[in-house]
Amino acid sequence: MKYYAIIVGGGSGKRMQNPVAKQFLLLGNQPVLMHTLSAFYHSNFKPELILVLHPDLHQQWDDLCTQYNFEVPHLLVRGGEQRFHSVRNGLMAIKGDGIIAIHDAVRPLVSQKLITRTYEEAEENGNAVCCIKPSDSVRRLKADQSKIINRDELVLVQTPQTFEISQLRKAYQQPYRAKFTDDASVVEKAGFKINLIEGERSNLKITFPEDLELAHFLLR
Ligand SMILES: Nc1ccn([C@@H]2O[C@H](COP(=O)(O)OP(=O)(O)OP(=O)(O)O)[C@@H](O)[C@H]2O)c(=O)n1
Ligand SMILES: C[C@](O)(CO)[C@H](O)COP(=O)(O)O
Repeated sequence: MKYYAIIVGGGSGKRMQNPVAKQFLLLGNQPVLMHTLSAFYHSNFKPELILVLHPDLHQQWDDLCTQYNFEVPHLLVRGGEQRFHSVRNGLMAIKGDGIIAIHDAVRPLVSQKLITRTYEEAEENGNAVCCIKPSDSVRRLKADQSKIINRDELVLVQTPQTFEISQLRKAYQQPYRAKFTDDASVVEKAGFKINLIEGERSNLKITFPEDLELAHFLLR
């Protein structure tokens, strides 16, 4: 079996409000994205790595790789308008069959254990999507009111989201919809059942400035 990982870093990181792309910000001794790529590179499954970045960032990435002597092999692909288009561009770079993990560039703290489990589960069940239970109470907003929701019926979805390539190829032939905020939503719409597995609270997505501070703390 052949294994792949598409690391999506094609976003612009508006919520981070930093002139430096958030995937390039320093976390410990190297940029966030180098932690993410290294995590997959060191996995037992030895996936082939495809990195998706906005074309405006390709030169800066090459420069960073030189500056940090970063030698993890990867294929660099152009990002698209939405995350959906970035994943689709990454997918188009893969020709054969196998299992693909799709992972946000800005989730650098993903553990080896979780990466292993998503590949194993996807190989057994067709796909594996990580999630955690909410620990806060949750309310639905409607006009000027809000109503409590039963949080036992909710999960918070993370990446990696890992699939047999055939599922992903079929799913990503669909036209883009605004509600396709992750890969599970695209694959589900194509008619496949989503297999949830337990994610990790430390597998945070660096979205706001506070997330990077927390990641620094968790890295120690
Ligand atoms: N056109 C896009 C948009 C997002 N992503 C990637 O999808 C992941 C999750 O997205 P998010 O955290 O929202 O990143 P941004 O879109 O960069 O952030 P923001 O929404 O704050 O602009 C990130 O690794 C991001 O780079 C991508 O590959 N291509
Ligand atoms: C893919 C994702 O990280 C799963 O939680 C999430 O949907 C990305 O959302 P964003 O709005 O692009 O950050």
